[in-house]
Amino acid sequence: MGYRRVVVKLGTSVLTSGSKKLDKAHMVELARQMANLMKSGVEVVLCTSGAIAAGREHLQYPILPDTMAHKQLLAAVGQSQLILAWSQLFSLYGLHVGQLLLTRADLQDRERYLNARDTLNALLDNNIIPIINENDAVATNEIKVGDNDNLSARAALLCDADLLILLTDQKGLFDADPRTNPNAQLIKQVVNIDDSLRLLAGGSVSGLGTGGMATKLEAADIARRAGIEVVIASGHHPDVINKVALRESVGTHFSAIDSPLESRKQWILAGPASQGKLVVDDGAARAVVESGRSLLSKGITRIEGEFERGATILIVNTDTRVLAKGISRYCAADLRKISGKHSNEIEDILGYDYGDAAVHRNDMVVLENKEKAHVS
Ligand SMILES: Nc1ncnc2c1ncn2[C@@H]1O[C@H](COP(=O)(O)OP(=O)(O)O)[C@@H](O)[C@H]1O
Ligand SMILES: N[C@@H](CCC(=O)OP(=O)(O)O)C(=O)O
Repeated sequence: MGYRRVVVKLGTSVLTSGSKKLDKAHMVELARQMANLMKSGVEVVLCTSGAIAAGREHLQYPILPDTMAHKQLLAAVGQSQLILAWSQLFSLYGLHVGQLLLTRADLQDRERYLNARDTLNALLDNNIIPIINENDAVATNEIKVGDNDNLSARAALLCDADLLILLTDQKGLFDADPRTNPNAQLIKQVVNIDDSLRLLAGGSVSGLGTGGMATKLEAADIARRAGIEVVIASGHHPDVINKVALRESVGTHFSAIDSPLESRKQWILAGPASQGKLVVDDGAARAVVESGRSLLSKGITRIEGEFERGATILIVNTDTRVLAKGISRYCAADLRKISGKHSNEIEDILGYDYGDAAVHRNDMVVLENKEKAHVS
């Protein structure tokens, strides 16, 4: 069956073709491919990087202090150039574009998340290509998603896409960074993402991109848990977008998991940043990961961070391995009072009781995989 809605993420490495300026000749080719896909009835959302590179180019490579404010200056100048370029290029194919600049805060709050979703749907319903980037000009480190791989995965969840294509300067995910290891082999198919796979994915060394393969794997993991297939491929492979959409074997394909998360759990996974950690003992770890149970106060051994009731937290085991992400029913201060205690003692200790679970299984996404990795 064909794909219905596709998010295409273009890294700086693709948009500049490894140079210091936007490669407009290549951008027009990518716009052609996306327009072609739209014409064939597949809806396309573009997540574009390149604002900072475009800002540098437009200001003719100024020597600026390496501060947040100056990066934001470059992004502010560059984003307008970038969207202007995309708008002109898509207009060659008779298509309009609409710009969405997002920060983590827009995804964190469920209402704002749903508003952004409505805008995306409205644009697509009207045959307008949504173009997404992080709102770098106003986002500080604390409120940033931080890289467009993760942002594109969140966009894919937001618009209920069925395919996420991450285009970069390599043919896909290799078993080592091909820049430093000439014998590195392309991994064509991934059915599970685990620590052994994460070890293969390095950062960005080109000085152009943010995050390298490590953030692409994070993005792939988020998307596939929501039932979205992911392909990492080269943005310079001929007709790559259409080939991937036609399920031709290009790059690295990540299967979606069979039983995707329901919408609220997708939001827990992709929206809010975690504000603290609950360290749990082995019994609780098994209950959460293997049996899909709620986390009870009894199994919590330590609470890290200060947070309110309703905050998003990570559940980690004693080796600090992340097991799950969820919403805490109690604030950090009260959790410290009831950790290690039986549920039936909670009311006596706190004088109130929000139920047995510190994190209810309905408010939790288990991240630790039970299956073994399988790559081929
Ligand atoms: N296992 C790997 N396979 C392929 N590329 C890798 C791997 N580990 C690290 N990389 C690096 O990831 C880079 C691509 O990511 P990045 O520089 O962030 O580009 P983009 O701008 O496309 O996001 C490659 O140029 C490569 O050096
Ligand atoms: N938002 C930034 C890009 C951040 C980013 O993740 O870059 P990349 O790794 O090239 O996809 C920009 O527009 O310059």
